[in-house]
Amino acid sequence: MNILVTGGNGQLGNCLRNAAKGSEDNYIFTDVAGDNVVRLDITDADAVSRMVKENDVKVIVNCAAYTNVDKAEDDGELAELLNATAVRNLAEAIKANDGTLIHISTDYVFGKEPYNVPCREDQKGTPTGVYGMTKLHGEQAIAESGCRALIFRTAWLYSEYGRNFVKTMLNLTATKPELRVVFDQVGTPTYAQDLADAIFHIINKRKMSGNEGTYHYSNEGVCSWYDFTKMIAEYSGNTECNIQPCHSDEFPSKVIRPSYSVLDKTKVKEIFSLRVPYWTDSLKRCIVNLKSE
Ligand SMILES: NC(=O)C1=CN([C@@H]2O[C@H](COP(=O)(O)OP(=O)(O)OC[C@H]3O[C@@H](n4cnc5c(N)ncnc54)[C@H](OP(=O)(O)O)[C@@H]3O)[C@@H](O)[C@H]2O)C=CC1
Ligand SMILES: Cc1cn([C@H]2C[C@H](O)[C@@H](COP(=O)(O)OP(=O)(O)O[C@H]3O[C@@H](C)C(=O)[C@@H](O)[C@H]3O)O2)c(=O)[nH]c1=O
Repeated sequence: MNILVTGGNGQLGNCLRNAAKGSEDNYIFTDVAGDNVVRLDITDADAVSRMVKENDVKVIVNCAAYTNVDKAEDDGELAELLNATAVRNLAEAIKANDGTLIHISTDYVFGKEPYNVPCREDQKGTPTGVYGMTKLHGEQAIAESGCRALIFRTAWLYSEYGRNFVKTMLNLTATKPELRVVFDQVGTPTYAQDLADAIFHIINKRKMSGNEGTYHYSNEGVCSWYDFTKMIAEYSGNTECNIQPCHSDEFPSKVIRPSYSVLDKTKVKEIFSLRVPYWTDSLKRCIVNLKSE
């Protein structure tokens, strides 16, 4: 089977490349630029449609997106183009070739209404910022297209690749005597390799058919960005930095982020028989890998 991966040079794209090593399927890794990928700009509807037809693609895994949450506040048009319009291109192209779209969305589709129980898949999206709103529009574009699709909402992704919170905090806790990190935004980190392994498992075992719909996938457990930072510092041995909790309004940012966006993973675990690692166990694995680079 031919499987097209978009955003192949991003965090999740790279982790999917690791997961798919040795697969009997033909994975085509694409991105808008960079080495080791076939060039594909997902905002170009004709190019997407040609790529799908000429390679008889039966599954698209869309790992491409506009992911700069702060910048999106001033760059709404481009965020909408990538996170919604381009998603429609992918949905229409895969529908025309009778395939399935696996799309990645975010916990930031939630948050305006303050919850204190983990968010379920059928809960109404109430984004607090432009990024979350454009990602919600992407989900809606898929529904409107009528293509076969599985949408995985995930949260707080980190990995050995690209820019992410773990790498930022490894650097800051090693170089700053003191750090203030918000403790009033609560969610769950996700090691991108765990999500990539889960997606690979679903494709490899051909579990897409009959299981179309929306799923939540993060690591297990709950923490604030402050707790996350404390564990990053502890596991990396950066014990000199004095890490203090602060409120969101003490950390300058244009965007209002969700105060609570923990995802309920009951559905994904039941349907696909997945075992989801606890967040600190995965964090330890990633830091070991980063330290051995
Ligand atoms: N990062 C996170 O914390 C979270 C991410 N998600 C979602 O998970 C998915 C994967 O995220 P992640 O791996 O972190 O994303 P990254 O930002 O690491 O990767 C996205 C990739 O998409 C590429 N891209 C940008 N524009 C285009 C385009 N026009 N055509 C094709 N590719 C393009 C980027 O290239 P370039 O770098 O050159 O722009 C980059 O390589 C996304 O859908 C994201 O919304 C969900 C929850 C949390
Ligand atoms: C660096 C730093 C950040 N923070 C805060 C800012 C913010 O509220 C929180 C997280 O910062 P970030 O900018 O890394 O987070 P952010 O880019 O908002 O991360 C989000 O990315 C998108 C793509 C998603 O889909 C989400 O699931 C989520 O992972 O930590 C501090 O309080 N102190 C600090 O020193």
